[in-house]
Amino acid sequence: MSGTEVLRLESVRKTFGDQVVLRDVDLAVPEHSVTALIGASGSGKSTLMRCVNLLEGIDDGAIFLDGEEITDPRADEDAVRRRIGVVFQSYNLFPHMTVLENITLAPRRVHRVGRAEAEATALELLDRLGLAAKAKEYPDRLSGGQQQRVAIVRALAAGPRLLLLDEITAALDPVLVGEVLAVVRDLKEQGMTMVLSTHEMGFAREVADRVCFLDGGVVLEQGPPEQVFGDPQEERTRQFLSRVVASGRLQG
Ligand SMILES: Nc1ncnc2c1ncn2[C@@H]1O[C@H](COP(=O)(O)OP(=O)(O)OP(=O)(O)O)[C@@H](O)[C@H]1O
Repeated sequence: MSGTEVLRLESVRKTFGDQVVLRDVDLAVPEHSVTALIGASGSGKSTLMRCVNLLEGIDDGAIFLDGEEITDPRADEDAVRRRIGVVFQSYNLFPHMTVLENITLAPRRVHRVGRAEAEATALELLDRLGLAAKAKEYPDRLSGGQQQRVAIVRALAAGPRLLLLDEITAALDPVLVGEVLAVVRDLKEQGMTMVLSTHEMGFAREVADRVCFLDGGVVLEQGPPEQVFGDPQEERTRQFLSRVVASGRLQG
């Protein structure tokens, strides 16, 4: 891991009406690292990622990408979004477009990349993720795992600096989860900087360099996985992890 920091959150506060959803959140994400956000449903994991991608505005604090404040009202939102790839639980592929058209849509329409270049990039990424043969298929001909991998390719197509993965295996059959997780492992090996949220603790433990436990919008505990999972310092973390063990999701 190098010393360069890709993402930094400083005292981020986010409210929806009267509800404080993120409270004084500080987070630093070094280049080439993987940060896993864990925590109960409603603890604020998705909201944190939506704030980073500027899908939600924050009420207080600041978010920096490569040292530049992206929550500054003068920041160029389109340029910021191009540097941040996002994959959600639902793949959101357009059913009337082929895999290749889905992937090249944003590069061509939003980022004004020429068709040949956009397609060449998409095909190279599809090949890397073992999906080259699917380029001309429509999404409904693909399994859920394959569709999610296409969504990952789409997020990579603009050459992002940071990848946000919001519960990307949650909608998948357990047998398909493995192929998506394998892609994340490969991306990690290639040095992609990632922030992911997951309920699969086994996966977080395996892939993350840093685990961040959110509790009611507060980062209650963060550290290397062996520490957070093996020797949690906070009672609330221990309680959460024992509930996860009881539900059988610790092994991922
Ligand atoms: N657009 C919104 N308007 C109002 N409240 C919202 C909105 N989005 C999220 N919330 C609330 O913010 C809180 C945090 O939600 P969030 O989706 O970030 O949690 P999460 O940790 O990602 O949960 P899960 O693990 O179920 O995905 C919840 O109480 C949720 O109801």
